[in-house]
Amino acid sequence: MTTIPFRKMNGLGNEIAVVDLRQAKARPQAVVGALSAKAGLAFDQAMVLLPPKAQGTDAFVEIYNSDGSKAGACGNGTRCIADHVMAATGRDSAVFQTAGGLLVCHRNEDGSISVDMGAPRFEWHEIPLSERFADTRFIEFEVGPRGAPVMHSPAVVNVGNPHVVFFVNELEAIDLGRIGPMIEYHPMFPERVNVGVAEVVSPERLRLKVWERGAGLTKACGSAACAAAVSAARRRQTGRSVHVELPGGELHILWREDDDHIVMTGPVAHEYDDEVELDATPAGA
Ligand SMILES: N[C@@H](CCC[C@H](N)C(=O)O)C(=O)O
Repeated sequence: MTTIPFRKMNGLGNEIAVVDLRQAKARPQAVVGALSAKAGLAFDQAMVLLPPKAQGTDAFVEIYNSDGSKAGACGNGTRCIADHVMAATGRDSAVFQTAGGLLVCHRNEDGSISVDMGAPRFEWHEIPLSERFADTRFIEFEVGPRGAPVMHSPAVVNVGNPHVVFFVNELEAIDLGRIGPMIEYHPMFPERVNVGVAEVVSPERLRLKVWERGAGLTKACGSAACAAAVSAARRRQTGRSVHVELPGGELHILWREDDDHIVMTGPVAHEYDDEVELDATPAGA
């Protein structure tokens, strides 16, 4: 039996389990399985820190959804692991490597954490979509009865993970818990998709709710906030600096002009530390 400590955190109510395997030898999948089986623990994503593979980075990170699938990015989870590493090192910055690239994080004077989420990708095959679209600001896709679609012409973008964003006039009118899973598994999205529904409040403010691939309805999703902000700016509905209101709270998203990178800023909360028991054979044994 191996005991693995974990830290339960959240970013705006997006439930995050942080597992630091930089010293402990265990298979990430086995730990995520044990977290899923643990009574009383509900998480949207598990962020697994592994020994760094590149100089100047604090860890190599794998991200798992609650259904066990892997994700390429998790904005709220990245702020949580940044807080975890900064608390241990006493620094006010942290750098992580994922399969998708580097995530550079720093703590601001007000305690919030900013993450450079990298540059968005817009080509249809980069999302990926199963059909070619030249203009991914508005794709031909609708949800609801023919002739009277509930939502249509969404934007799509990859911000380390795939997102579709529908813009609507009235957020409350959309039952995302009902239509989210149909869109997540629609054949248009061969790797499934995170589904955002956004309402533009002003050129500096969006409201957003999210059905997450592999996790369902969540109180917040950092990468979806980035996806919605970039999509709204591309459609000329907002500027490049916006506040995004989610059911769990607010994020600030800046899509920088000079290097095209997206910077997400928001809070984190540390809830408690606990551990899980593994029967599995340690990695490398
Ligand atoms: N909650 C996350 C996004 C998590 C990954 C997503 N469900 C996926 O499968 O791509 C965030 O804050 O970005």
